[in-house]
Amino acid sequence: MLAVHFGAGNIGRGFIGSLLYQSGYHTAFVDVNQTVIDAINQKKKYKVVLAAEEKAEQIVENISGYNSSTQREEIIQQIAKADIVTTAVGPSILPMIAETLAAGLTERLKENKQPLVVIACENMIGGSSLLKEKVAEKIGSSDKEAFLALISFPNAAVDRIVPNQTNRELLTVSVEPYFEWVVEEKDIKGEKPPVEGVTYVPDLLPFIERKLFTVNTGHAVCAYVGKALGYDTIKEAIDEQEVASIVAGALRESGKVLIELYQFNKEEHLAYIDKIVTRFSNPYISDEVTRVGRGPIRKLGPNDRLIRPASLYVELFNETPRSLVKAIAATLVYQNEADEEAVLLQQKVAEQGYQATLEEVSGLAANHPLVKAVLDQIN
Ligand SMILES: NC(=O)C1=CN([C@@H]2O[C@H](COP(=O)(O)OP(=O)(O)OC[C@H]3O[C@@H](n4cnc5c(N)ncnc54)[C@H](O)[C@@H]3O)[C@@H](O)[C@H]2O)C=CC1
Ligand SMILES: O=P(O)(O)OC[C@H]1O[C@](O)(CO)[C@@H](O)[C@@H]1O
Repeated sequence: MLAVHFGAGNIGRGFIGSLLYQSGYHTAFVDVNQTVIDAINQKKKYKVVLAAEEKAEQIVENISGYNSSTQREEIIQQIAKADIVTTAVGPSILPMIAETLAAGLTERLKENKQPLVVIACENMIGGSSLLKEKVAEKIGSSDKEAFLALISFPNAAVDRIVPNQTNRELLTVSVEPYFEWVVEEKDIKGEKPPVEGVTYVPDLLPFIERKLFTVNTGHAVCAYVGKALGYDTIKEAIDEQEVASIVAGALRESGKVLIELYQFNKEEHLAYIDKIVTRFSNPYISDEVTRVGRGPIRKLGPNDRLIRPASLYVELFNETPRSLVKAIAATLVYQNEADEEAVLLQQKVAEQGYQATLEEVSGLAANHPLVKAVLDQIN
């Protein structure tokens, strides 16, 4: 079986690649990083190390690498015969891989009438749907019918903390032991891909929102509040009482929203929160607040981990969520010269002030109670 996977980075190698190998796939990694592609083709294997006391290791083999900028034709041929396509490139990159993916699918549809599943494994709601929309724009009208009949793009939620890597061996990835990969089954055409470790569910929304508004909300709160208080890593930040209590408060708030929306069992959800917070303080992982806080404009988006739970809280309970407000304020003042979005955010703040910037990036109306609450917090 052949898997084509876009994005041979942390989650690509450390999570998706690992499960694909375990399930018997050959994985053709596609990336723009030539050094990583060369290493994949030279070594033909890499190590995944579990960040836990016993440091168990898995060797991932049966891999090859292609450069998405220079090897378009080869990638098209791989897609034409693939049994699954996956991505872990980041939400903003999905539109950029759509052209090559569309060309590969067009080539495939000439001869290959087997259904194909394409799964975007990104931290966002509707990642595969977005990819489908971008790919569909590039499929010619004569192929549209076959494209719609044979190629499915089920949405997915992926959860495993894979920090930036500092190993001597370039391809080695250190990952937390915990993982969850949930895929929505309802629109899959043909067989569900036999990937070990994937949980298929009829409706993804409760799973992705539970994950995004717990793991990613908690992580983001820890990163931005931690940075504001001078901490460099997530562990240092969560070990500090002030940060821990804002994270706990924010997760109680997003939890209240999730319980109300999806009727989750309260005790089970509180246990889920505790488990997530324990993952943040894994002593075998050093995860920088700047990695977890990367892309603050995206993270202040209307459907992302801070604004959506906060605005739902206002909508459902007619109250402002105090801890989420603190975290949004910390995000709005977040500075990191090495992060393009952080630089752009502060440029906007300098040019138009906090209120207009918050309204622009979050989509909140000027009279939304969150806007005033965040500005009061900053002041
Ligand atoms: N690291 C983590 O713990 C988790 C990350 N995710 C999600 O996975 C996605 C990837 O995140 P990471 O692996 O952490 O980032 P990363 O930066 O380590 O990996 C992204 C990879 O995509 C490659 N890339 C960029 N442009 C490309 C293009 N045009 N074609 C092909 N490859 C391209 C980069 O060179 C890089 O190797 C993101 O959406 C993230 O939210 C989800 C769950 C966990
Ligand atoms: O990958 P993003 O969306 O930039 O956000 C970083 C977050 O994603 C993860 O990398 C994985 O869920 C978390 O470690 C962190 O909360």
